Amino acid sequence: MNQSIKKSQRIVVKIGTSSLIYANGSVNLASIDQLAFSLSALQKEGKEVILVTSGAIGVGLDKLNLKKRPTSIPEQQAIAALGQATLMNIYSQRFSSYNQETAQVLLTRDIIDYPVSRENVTNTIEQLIKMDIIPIINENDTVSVEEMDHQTKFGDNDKLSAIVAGLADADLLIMLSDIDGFYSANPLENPDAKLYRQVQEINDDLMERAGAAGSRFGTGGMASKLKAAKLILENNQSMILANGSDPRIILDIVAGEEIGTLFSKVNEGIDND
Ligand SMILES: Nc1ncnc2c1ncn2[C@@H]1O[C@H](COP(=O)(O)OP(=O)(O)O)[C@@H](O)[C@H]1O
Ligand SMILES: N[C@@H](CCC(=O)OP(=O)(O)O)C(=O)O
Repeated sequence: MNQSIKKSQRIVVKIGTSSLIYANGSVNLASIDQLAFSLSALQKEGKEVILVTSGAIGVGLDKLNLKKRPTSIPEQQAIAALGQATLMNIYSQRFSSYNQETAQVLLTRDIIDYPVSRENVTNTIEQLIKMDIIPIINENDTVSVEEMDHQTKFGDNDKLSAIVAGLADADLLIMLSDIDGFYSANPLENPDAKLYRQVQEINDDLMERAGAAGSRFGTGGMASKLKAAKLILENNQSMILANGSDPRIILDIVAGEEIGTLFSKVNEGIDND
């Protein structure tokens, strides 16, 4: 039982495209419903919840019946703009069925570079939390193209979620992916890979163990999750990387069950063997 995780009051949850879209390209409505149920339940319990979601492009592709991302940035942006509206519509409906209000917050990397922008975002998020509304955050893909430009690999949603956890001073970032946690090697290529239960420091050896994305929808792969974890550790915060195939896992994590990989400087006495 992880007592310090159990005490987390403010929780950021990041859900990746691979948990929101089936391998066949359709939107995974069951997953979105389970996510809405879990986050609404936590909010009703008195926790403060922020959701960072990917999936705008995935949902847009599904709407247009396209099987893969177009290569041009304007096409990707148009698909993200289409998909983001539909994604929010689905979230809004599912959360409403649990009597939970949500709000859309779209961010650009201005929040890193400009303190005034950062403060505006913080004020909005704090106010939404005070009003018992769950902020649902994504990158503003119309304005910022970095995350879709695979050359630079800057600004993906893993990093965004760590930045949001920092600016909201969250106690915990729960990062949901299509894998049970961080392994000694990519399990898709190495069946003998071992799951790390706790990581206290991100070093070069660990970075080398992080490979590319597993699904055709994911963008950052494990390396971008480790970079996000690095940011979290630098801020003395905690992150849990876990499998989002059933987002109700969030409730077990917050109940203190030892699930996935915990990134925390504090030695929680979790055995890696
Ligand atoms: N060392 C590793 N441990 C776990 N997964 C890894 C590792 N190296 C590469 N991966 C791959 O990273 C994938 C998760 O990243 P990604 O596809 O970008 O997910 P998401 O869409 O959730 O952001 C896993 O499915 C796995 O195939
Ligand atoms: N802003 C983009 C995020 C892109 C993406 O695929 O991210 P992720 O699934 O977290 O690797 C979107 O909503 O489609």
